[in-house]
Amino acid sequence: MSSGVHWVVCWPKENTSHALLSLTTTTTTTFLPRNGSPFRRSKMYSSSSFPSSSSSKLKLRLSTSLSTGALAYSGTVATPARSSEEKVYEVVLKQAALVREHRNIYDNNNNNITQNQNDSTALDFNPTITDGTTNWDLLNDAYFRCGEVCAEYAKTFYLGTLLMTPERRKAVWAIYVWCRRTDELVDGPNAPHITPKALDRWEQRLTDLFEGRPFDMYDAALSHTVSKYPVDIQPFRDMIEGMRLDLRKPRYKNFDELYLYCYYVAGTVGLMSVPVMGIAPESKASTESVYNAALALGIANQLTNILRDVGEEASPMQYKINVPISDFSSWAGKPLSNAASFGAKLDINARRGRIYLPQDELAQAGLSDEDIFRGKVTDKWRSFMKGQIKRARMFFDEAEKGVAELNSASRWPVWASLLLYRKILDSIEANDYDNFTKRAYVGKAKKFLSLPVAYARAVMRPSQAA
Ligand SMILES: CC(C)=CCC/C(C)=C/CC/C(C)=C/CC/C(C)=C/COP(=O)(O)OP(=O)(O)O
Repeated sequence: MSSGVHWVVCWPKENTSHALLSLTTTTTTTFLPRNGSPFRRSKMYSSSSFPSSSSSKLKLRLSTSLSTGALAYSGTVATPARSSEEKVYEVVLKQAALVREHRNIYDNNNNNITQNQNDSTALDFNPTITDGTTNWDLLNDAYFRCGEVCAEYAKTFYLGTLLMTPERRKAVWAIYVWCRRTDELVDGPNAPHITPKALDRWEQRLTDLFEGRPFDMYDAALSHTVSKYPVDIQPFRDMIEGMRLDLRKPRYKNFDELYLYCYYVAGTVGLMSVPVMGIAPESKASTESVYNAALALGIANQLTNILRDVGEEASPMQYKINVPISDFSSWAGKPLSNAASFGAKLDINARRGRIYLPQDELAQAGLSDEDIFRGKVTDKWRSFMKGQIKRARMFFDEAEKGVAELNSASRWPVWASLLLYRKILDSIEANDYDNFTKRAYVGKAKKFLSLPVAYARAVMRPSQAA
């Protein structure tokens, strides 16, 4: 990693005398519980069907064993001491509590918070200039660059962000860029050189930016975002943990292990996004149920990704990446001059040989790693894939329940991306489950057609029942 000078930025959380940017919010610090109760029960998960205990029906349902149709954690199967779902659910509760506190501030101190019915998340943000110069330009430039990267790497996603309010859009870009850079560490051209130590350094940088000491302009944008929205560091740390896992773990014994991996690399994105996307002020759903839906969307997307890329991940093959050829530091350490720098395409010989599918389920289906390396679509494979697709769809179903609870301006892009990603599963089916030699994708026409469908769903109001 390159050595360099940190951007010295002072956010409300941090106070340094040599601040380049000094910003304050008008937030008060009183945290009052809503209705004196730690959780509001949602319509989606009533207290009887969604106990706070980690062995909820929701979890049991999502853990449905594919081969037998029986629940994975039924009485006849030994229950692991603490399943991945339980561990992840603790994070969900923690994140939900943070946002709930934030909503309470909004509710209880609305004299000090932006009076914007469409925005129950963002705090009013009035910069106090302490060094005699405005630093908005620098910050705006940082956000603008994040937007460029986003547009370059994830065009559809970028278009979706244009439907959001300008403030939220910028925050989403900043989060996206950090996730992308993190992913590049283990998936980019420098992946062979990335050691656990490098990931430790990346995590230190993360801590620094959360404490108002960003290293470069992309970090500065995120540093600003996390000072403005109730975004917690934990999902970011967990994503880095996912990269550590990717470095050392080529196989997943069972779905429990895979679930944890999916949480690390994608469920975390859902948790990072909710505070920025915002929960509709009129929503009566519990904050944790919205977080659960966001987590489910990340998991669903990742499972879909895994199913789409089975052949690609398993075989050592040529694949295209969109990163600069220069060393890691030029991407993860320093700002690049323009978005074109990210567009350089190169083919490299990937070291892959990865199989993310649960080994026990493969064995139950009479399949082995060799079958995957051989890449032949057999009836056994089709039947195995049907089960995997079914599970991914269950996570999409779970996610769908939460979208209506999001802030109105965020619903359309989330619906659009959900519907589009979900269609990849249809495409795998249309390819007769050949995900060894064919890449499932959603064509432009279908993409275009899903936009009005997404819009129609987005205008649905959040749940009103208490
Ligand atoms: C549902 C509710 C309440 C909120 C939405 C919360 C959000 C935005 C969740 C989305 C989480 C997400 C986008 C996770 C990333 C998942 C993923 C597998 C992305 C794939 O990234 P690439 O590898 O770039 O994909 P492609 O290869 O398809 O381009």
